[in-house]
Amino acid sequence: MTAPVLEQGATALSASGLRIGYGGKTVVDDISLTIDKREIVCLLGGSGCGKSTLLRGLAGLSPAQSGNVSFLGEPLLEPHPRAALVFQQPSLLPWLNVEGNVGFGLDFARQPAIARDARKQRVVEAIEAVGLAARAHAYPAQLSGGQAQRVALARALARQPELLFADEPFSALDAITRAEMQTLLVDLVHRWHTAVLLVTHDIDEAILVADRILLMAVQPGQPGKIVREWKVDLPRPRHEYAEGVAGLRLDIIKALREGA
Ligand SMILES: Nc1ncnc2c1ncn2[C@@H]1O[C@H](COP(=O)(O)OP(=O)(O)OP(=O)(O)O)[C@@H](O)[C@H]1O
Repeated sequence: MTAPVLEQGATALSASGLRIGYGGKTVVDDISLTIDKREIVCLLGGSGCGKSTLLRGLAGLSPAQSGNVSFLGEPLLEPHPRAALVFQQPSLLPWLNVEGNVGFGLDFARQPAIARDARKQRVVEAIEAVGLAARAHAYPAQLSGGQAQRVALARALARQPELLFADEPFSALDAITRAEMQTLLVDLVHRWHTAVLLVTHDIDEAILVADRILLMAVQPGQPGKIVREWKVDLPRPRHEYAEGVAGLRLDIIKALREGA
């Protein structure tokens, strides 16, 4: 594994005065935030408040109407090779097996050049890390939904990203698989020294995974905004009935009801 670019505590991503929308319409506004290296930040909010729009803007997939995003100290205007994305749908290529899908993307022109042996090693390491070594030669049609999402996670991690953008990656999975994947995600990003921006509308997911929770809300006719923030200092591994979880859940529900 190559050494991470930043020291712990350094800022991986920052945004200030960000406004993003489609056509003439503004969907999110007045967004200023930072994500530290190795930090897991959850963007939590109800349906339609603009979470995915904000994630896309922060990842360089949607242009900002105003404001700016900085990644690894440089202005971000397009997707960065040291950032990776995972979505709700794993979007695997059906004609490639697990190894092929995990390696896919390492050879893109904008990716750092990588020697053949190192490439092979990264793919093998990432597949082992998500627990799929025995299925390395299986094709997507032969995988369960949870296994397919593990492949998508391995594909992202093989790029050794400084920051992983994850847009509701587990929301299509059953509750048991989702819980397994939440634990796996935290374990992997801690081992890979990767920061995460996780979009979710699941309060418990945010509490179980996050170092920090940013709550988004939208008022009728207004763009979505970040309205509250919680630093989550609960010990890990976390579970639903751990001390402090119920209190934080209630606090978040109250803030959601009040719109702030
Ligand atoms: N490509 C697009 N073109 C025009 N409007 C869009 C586009 N994508 C999203 N929107 C609008 O932006 C608003 C916010 O959508 P967005 O998907 O960002 O919200 P969200 O909080 O992620 O919702 P959900 O949790 O349901 O996925 C919605 O009103 C949506 O209709």
